[in-house]
Amino acid sequence: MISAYTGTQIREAEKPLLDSGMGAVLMQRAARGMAGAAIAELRSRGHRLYGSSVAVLAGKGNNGGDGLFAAAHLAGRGMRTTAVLASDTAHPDGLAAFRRAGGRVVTLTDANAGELAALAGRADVVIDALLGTGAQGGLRGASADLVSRLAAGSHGLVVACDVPSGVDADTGEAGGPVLPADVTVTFGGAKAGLLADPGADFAGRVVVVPIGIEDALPWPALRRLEAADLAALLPRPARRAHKYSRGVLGVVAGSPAYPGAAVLACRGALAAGVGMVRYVGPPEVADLIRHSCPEVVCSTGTVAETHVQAWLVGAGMDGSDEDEMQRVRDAVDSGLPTVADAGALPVMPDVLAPQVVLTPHAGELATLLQRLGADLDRGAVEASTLAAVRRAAGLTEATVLLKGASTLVASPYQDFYSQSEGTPWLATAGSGDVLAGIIGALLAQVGPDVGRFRERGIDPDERWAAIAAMGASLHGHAGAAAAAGGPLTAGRISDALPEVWGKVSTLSN
Ligand SMILES: NC(=O)C1=CN([C@@H]2O[C@H](COP(=O)(O)OP(=O)(O)OC[C@H]3O[C@@H](n4cnc5c(N)ncnc54)[C@H](OP(=O)(O)O)[C@@H]3O)[C@@H](O)[C@H]2O)[C@@H](O)CC1
Ligand SMILES: [K+]
Repeated sequence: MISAYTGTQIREAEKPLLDSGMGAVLMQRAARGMAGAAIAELRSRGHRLYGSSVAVLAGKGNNGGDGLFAAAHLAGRGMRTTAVLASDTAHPDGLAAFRRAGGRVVTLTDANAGELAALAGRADVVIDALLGTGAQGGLRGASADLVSRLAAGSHGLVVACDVPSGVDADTGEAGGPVLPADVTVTFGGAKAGLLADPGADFAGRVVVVPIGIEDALPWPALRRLEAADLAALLPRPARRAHKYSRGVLGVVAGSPAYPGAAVLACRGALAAGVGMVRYVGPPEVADLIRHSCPEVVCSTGTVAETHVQAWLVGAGMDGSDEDEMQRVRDAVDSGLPTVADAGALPVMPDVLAPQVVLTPHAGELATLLQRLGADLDRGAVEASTLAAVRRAAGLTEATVLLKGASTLVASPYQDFYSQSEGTPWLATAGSGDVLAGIIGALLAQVGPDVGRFRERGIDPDERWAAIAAMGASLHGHAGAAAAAGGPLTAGRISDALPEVWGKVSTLSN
């Protein structure tokens, strides 16, 4: 499990060490770690260190200090180094070390931003050390101008120091231009803003450098399940399991206009190991399901008559069939774990419960929040995904999963997960229906199994968020495997899932 923290949490963990005079030691650890990561990245790209060039963009705070010390290390390894100071002041010890190592220093002004952007663009490595956890808002003035020009032109490898400058370490919001990094080297613990969009768009690969504060870190602000967590959390049938003991998922989905969504949801659920899928809904949708997935038991009955452990509602529903909408409401009212997607979202009661997992995309989340009185449009959700999903979970008291390049999950008790195993090819019609199917299948199988989660450091009350994150992770792994670098259709996500499941569930912890 990857744990991520807010800048404030990291600073609080640093404070006792800073108070005891260890600040310079922490900075040296950070700088050495960053220099090492830059060297490893350069070598992996086939560059020789000696004679390669590095430009460090250094702000006036400790982030700039880290960058200057790291560049001094790189100068010591034979690299040609230039520091672009963003203001007249710079970290004094960092600047002194940089000068001693033979680095060249230039100072950014309003007049020379274009010239210095061109200079930095010619370097083999750019270290972005303008702003870190002490930033208030995004880049401004000449620094913003420099970064805009650099981002727009050609440039070498970009290594961000702690966070890409201008990305809020707590939220992932970007308050101005940001230089996209190839690698972000972050200190003491990953920052939550690196795992939430749009921050994750700019972070590239995230490398965590331990600096000695790790034991003082609090409960993380955000977590990411890794393959070993899936291995521990995924169900395995007992020797004497039968289809009912393995979990039955009820599906209320599809419509005459969108019957395929119900098929894809059922296929996702079947691929995710559920013992049985029961479909209740219109006969024309049931006919297609019977044809495409003969394993599914179809009926036109009511929710009360249908014995299941969890429900999936909403995929492919357009609100036109009142019987279907009643089934949606009844499923949610049943108190059973329920994943609610697409067409179910507009008819959800305002206040729900943690075992209800809502799975909106950004536009649907904006609509949901507007219905609950928040003044947010789709753009505002996309600009601030973590805040939006937090707000939605707080207002609805449900578990909320926001689909995206980084899929975020928030529990109503404010536990957060971010999963990003997928591929942009997953942005295809029907992909969300498969995800709902996978989550529904997991709810039916592991929802009641409190112990499984406790053993993995997950509060039993928070397990619904963890289950949604498991679903997002499996969906991402299966999508990446099925795409294999090329285009993908939604049905292939379910086809790839059993093999992906098999691989991750045999990993040792
Ligand atoms: N403490 C330690 O020993 C360790 C710290 N570490 C490192 O320190 C980093 C945090 O350092 P930090 O606290 O100095 O803040 P930082 O992010 O460099 O920038 C703040 C400065 O910039 C300014 N400023 C603010 N916003 C601005 C804006 N929008 N546009 C322009 N300027 C703006 C603001 O000045 P002000 O405006 O307040 O005068 C302030 O001076 C952290 O990310 C990690 O890299 C690690 O080495 C581990 C050991
Ligand atoms: K930075």
